[in-house]
Amino acid sequence: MTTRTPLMAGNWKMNLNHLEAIAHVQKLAFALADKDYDACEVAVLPPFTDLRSVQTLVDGDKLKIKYGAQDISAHDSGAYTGEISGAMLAKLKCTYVAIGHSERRQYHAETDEIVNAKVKAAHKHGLTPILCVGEELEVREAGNHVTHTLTQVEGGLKDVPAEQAESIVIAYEPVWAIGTGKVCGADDAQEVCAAIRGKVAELYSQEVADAVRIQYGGSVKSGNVAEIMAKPDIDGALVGGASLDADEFVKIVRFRDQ
Ligand SMILES: O=C(CO)COP(=O)(O)O
Repeated sequence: MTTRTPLMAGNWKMNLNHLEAIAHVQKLAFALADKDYDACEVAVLPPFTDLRSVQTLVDGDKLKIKYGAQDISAHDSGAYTGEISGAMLAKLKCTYVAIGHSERRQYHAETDEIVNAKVKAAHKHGLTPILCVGEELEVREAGNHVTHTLTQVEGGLKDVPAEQAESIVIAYEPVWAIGTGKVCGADDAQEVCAAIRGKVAELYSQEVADAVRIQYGGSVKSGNVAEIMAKPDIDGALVGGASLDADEFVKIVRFRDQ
């Protein structure tokens, strides 16, 4: 079986300006600088306006922290006011891009078709998508959370070839657990993450399913991360609020030390 390196990623959402971003990444780098702390891959997803500053810092100090964007345009270039292309993100040496976050689905009407086009745009420019999926509260209460989430996985990966799918990261983020303090129980999160891996195996192969990293996101904190990470199909966390506090995010990254 493939060994999957956990990916701990901080989704800053619309927080921290470029000056705050520099201070924050410096703090993370300092706190994670002990010799080869590579039990986890660590990434930050700052707002677009911070990316150049983060790139300069990471490049200049040869930091191991990776970074990426919170969204990408489905288009390559042209008359799309306000959009940021994959080529632009690649030029800033982004590794990751979050796609289909529930806040984009909810506030920007992103459908599975749009999400799928963005996944393809990311691949085209050598970026690794973090494909975000997850159900709203009503869907969970109706017991349809697995079906709902798998439909989003299938939609997001439509016509994505196996060699691209195996490097993808899928983040299971139940909408009702985001920013609410209501963490999804570790067993409940594992149920959906295992089903996602099963779906990837069905769409591609067991080999691809074993390679794909699946994160959990939704009110992850230093106090609950170890329990979540102990689950066999959970390969990391996508952290919102708690990633804005550098000390807390470092504790999350060092979940094994707790
Ligand atoms: O949406 C999230 C990460 O993408 C999770 O946010 P919180 O960690 O603030 O619940």
